[in-house]
Amino acid sequence: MIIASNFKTNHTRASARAFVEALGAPKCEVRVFMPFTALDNFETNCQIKMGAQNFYPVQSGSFTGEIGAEQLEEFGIQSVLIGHSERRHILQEPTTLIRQKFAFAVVKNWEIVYCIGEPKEVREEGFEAVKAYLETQLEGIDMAYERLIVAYEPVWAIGTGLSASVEQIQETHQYIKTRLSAPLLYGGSVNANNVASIVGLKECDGALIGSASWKKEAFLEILNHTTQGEIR
Ligand SMILES: O=C[C@H](O)COP(=O)(O)O
Repeated sequence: MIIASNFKTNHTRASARAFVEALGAPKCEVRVFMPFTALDNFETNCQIKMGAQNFYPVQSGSFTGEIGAEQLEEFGIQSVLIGHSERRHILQEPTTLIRQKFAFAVVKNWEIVYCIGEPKEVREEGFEAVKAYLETQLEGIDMAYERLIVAYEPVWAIGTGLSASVEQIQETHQYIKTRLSAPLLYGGSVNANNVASIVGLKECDGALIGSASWKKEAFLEILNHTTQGEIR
């Protein structure tokens, strides 16, 4: 079971440190994707890994405003988010760059949390359209990469307070599981009230959580509701 917090554009260096220190020894695997400015050499329980929300696929170089492998490696960062919908849709990150990032992270042997998910208009077209859309996001991706984790995050459920139903998550996860054997997370308005029913699904290996995870007390409550407690 993997429970991940994506801080997005939240937290300072001080509040991020307080958050990490509050985690203690969780019963499941935890990832914290924090802003670059809050990265540090944290001493944590081995089940807790710090991750990067983004990177530019170079070791170092002349890419003003970007962060490369050299900067992440200084903090021992080995888990990266790729393909998050906010980068695909708000930052207009092109598919070619997403694939380059993926290939680069594979060469670095980093853990990859690769995000896929359909927008509302595609969901409204029906499940065949959802499957076809997800296929386009899996194209060019090495689904056999051994350090791959996939996060299914329907765009319409992100930050809206309206999670996909367990039936929708189950149906979609069942389909994705026919395409890959990597651990599969769900993301999109997960909170302390719904996390147990979502991660309790047979096809769900954990959750990638945004807004409901930003306060340390709230994240600890989510971890408490994640009763399976097995460690992958
Ligand atoms: O990375 C996390 C997802 O974007 C979910 O965000 P959310 O929990 O605020 O809906």
